[in-house]
Amino acid sequence: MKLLVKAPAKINLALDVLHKRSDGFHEVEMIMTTIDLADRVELTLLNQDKIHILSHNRYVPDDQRNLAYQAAQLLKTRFKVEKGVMISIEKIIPVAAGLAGGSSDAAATLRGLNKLWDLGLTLDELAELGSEIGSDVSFCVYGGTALAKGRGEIITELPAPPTCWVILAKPFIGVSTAEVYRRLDINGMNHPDINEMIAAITQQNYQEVCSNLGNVLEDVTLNLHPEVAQIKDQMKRFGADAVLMSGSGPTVFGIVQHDSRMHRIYNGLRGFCDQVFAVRLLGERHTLD
Ligand SMILES: C[C@@](CO)(OP(=O)(O)O)[C@H](O)COP(=O)(O)OP(=O)(O)OC[C@H]1O[C@@H](n2ccc(N)nc2=O)[C@H](O)[C@@H]1O
Ligand SMILES: Nc1ncnc2c1ncn2[C@@H]1O[C@H](COP(=O)(O)OP(=O)(O)O)[C@@H](O)[C@H]1O
Repeated sequence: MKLLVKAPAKINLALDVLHKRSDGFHEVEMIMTTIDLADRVELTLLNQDKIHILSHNRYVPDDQRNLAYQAAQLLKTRFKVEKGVMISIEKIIPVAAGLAGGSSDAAATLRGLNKLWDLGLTLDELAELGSEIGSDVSFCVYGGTALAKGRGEIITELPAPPTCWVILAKPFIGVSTAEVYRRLDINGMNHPDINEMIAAITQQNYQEVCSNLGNVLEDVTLNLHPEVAQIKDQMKRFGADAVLMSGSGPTVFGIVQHDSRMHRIYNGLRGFCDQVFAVRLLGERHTLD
């Protein structure tokens, strides 16, 4: 038996950090939304009690360090599953890019194995398990659009933002999330207004979504990698309505509503960046079918 599960990337429309916690993590408030750029996770049922992983990508570990492997291992031990699985990941989402590719592969594995191993868990239960793997995994279990609090694992569903194109541009560098949080100056931040962003989304006000994009991690990564600022400037020059770095970066996204502008930005940035994509937002949450 085989199952193909889509694992979409996320962008952070707003990312605020409130303070550093005693456990070393940061208390965050983020507005996250999934986009139509996805890895494909293929799960094949094995009768031996084993987890095999194939990643076909030299930047993605093909052993127990892979977050999808960790998701399978977690379900296996927690629910004493005696069956096994072969996990094959077709990697489309850029790695270490601020797009939660690894977290989404883990979340897709949780959703898929719930079915393949017949575990009967709810999305809420899968999301809670996901938080043991990484801070972004709970959001990725649900997908759609949400407010994420705590260290990222407390999820409140939001409506889909107004329809738009998202152009993603990743420079030729990868960024360590831990290092970006470590370098954050808690007292020197320009906080985005999370409530204004929630209101803009709820009222389907595209202009206000554009005005309220904000990410406190952006300055940290911009200081480390000036090419991220250059990409932001270019996107604006080619006509993006608003531009922001996603998560800890280094991927920059720009949003537009008109097809012609999307083409202009996409064509303008290709060749200048490592990878460029033009995609739609994914409005809907995942369901357990
Ligand atoms: C910044 C964000 C924004 O969505 O995403 P990415 O840029 O990684 O995609 C997330 O907060 C990242 O989530 P995720 O990548 O799952 O983080 P984890 O694996 O749990 O943690 C990696 C490291 O980041 C730091 N970390 C993470 C989350 C958090 N709320 N506070 C932190 O300080 C910790 O140092 C931790 O060791
Ligand atoms: N399935 C996976 N896909 C991508 N990276 C993975 C995966 N499993 C583990 N990793 C590790 O996690 C790191 C960050 O991965 P990723 O999720 O792509 O970035 P980000 O945290 O910036 O969103 C990678 O450098 C890689 O070593």
